[in-house]
Amino acid sequence: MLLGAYPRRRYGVRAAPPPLRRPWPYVLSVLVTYVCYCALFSADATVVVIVRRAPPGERRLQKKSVSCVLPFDEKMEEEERDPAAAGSRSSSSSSSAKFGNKELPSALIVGVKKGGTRAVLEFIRIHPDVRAVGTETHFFDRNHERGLDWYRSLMPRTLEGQISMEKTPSYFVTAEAPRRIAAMSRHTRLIVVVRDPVTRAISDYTQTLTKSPHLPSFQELAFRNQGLGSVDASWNAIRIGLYALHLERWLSHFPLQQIHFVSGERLVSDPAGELGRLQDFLGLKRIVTDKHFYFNRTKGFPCLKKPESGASPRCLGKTKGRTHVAIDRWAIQRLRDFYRPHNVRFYQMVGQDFRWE
Ligand SMILES: Nc1ncnc2c1ncn2[C@@H]1O[C@H](COP(=O)(O)OS(=O)(=O)O)[C@@H](OP(=O)(O)O)[C@H]1O
Repeated sequence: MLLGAYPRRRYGVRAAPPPLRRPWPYVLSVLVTYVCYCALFSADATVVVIVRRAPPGERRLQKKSVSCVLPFDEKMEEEERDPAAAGSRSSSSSSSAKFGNKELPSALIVGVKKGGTRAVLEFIRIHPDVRAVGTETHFFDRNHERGLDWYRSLMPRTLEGQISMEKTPSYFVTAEAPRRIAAMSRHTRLIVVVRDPVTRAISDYTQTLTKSPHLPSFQELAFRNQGLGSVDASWNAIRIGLYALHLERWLSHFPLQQIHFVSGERLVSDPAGELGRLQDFLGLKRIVTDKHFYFNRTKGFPCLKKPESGASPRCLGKTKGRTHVAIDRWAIQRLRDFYRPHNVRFYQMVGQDFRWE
């Protein structure tokens, strides 16, 4: 008998349903449906299925963990620079998502380092039509010789209409990356998260300092002649901020309309606005909106609200939004003067003023 098709009493009054003797098959089927939903549509959830097997008189709880990829934790940030871990993570996601195919990414977050690339990836991947690799694959810089099949194997499975993405911020400054990406597909949509190059350089230095505490001072590295001379644009932390210079290379392989620029500053002050524009660029329905964000005062950054699944609210880990090392005012002013003409050139190239002053 079908559930709910219980007999009617005389006078057409519906009788109360008989108590289910064995409710567990139904409970299980609901849970299995939920797990499948998670595997298909959410790369972000870990579902704990609690199955009660109930031989008479015995109550036993069985815990099964179905991982659909954990994105926002510290572990993931450690893995950011570990392509081997990238493989293991995405395969764990694909083993739970048995549906769809692994496709080469149709959109890439190519930069810039310390611009806010992790926030963009984590925010856009809550869109049901976006599936993302949580880790930095470094395919178009360090791992290119592994071939496109290897790269494809890292991708999550996607269904018709879904897009797959990855982010590796070093692509933006890698000379070969534009040509290699265009060779994969010249239709690839490119996303560049840009941030005031002076703040970006200090953020970059702050990160390096946490790994190498005996590093020379920022001033010593940023200026020649032991911190007294001209700006040293050969230092990576400075060079990355020469956005116009790097963009030129991309523009010889991709039209400007295929490159979307996210403002790292607005990403913090108005994440929903930036995500709205990004969804438009990707041809997605605007599903990620201000409903998804709240400003976490302790963190000092926007975080994702508690999802309906009941998981906790999610902020990026502690390596994102660090307190920067203090830099002398004169050094900052000299860097501002140095970057000004490069910034103006960049604004002209992209047709947007990011107001870095
Ligand atoms: N919502 C939210 N939460 C936390 N942090 C946020 C957020 N939005 C943007 N940012 C800024 O992102 C900066 C780190 O940039 P990336 O993720 O591109 O860094 S990395 O290149 O992947 O290491 C990070 O830089 P620092 O503040 O210097 O740590 C943040 O300023």
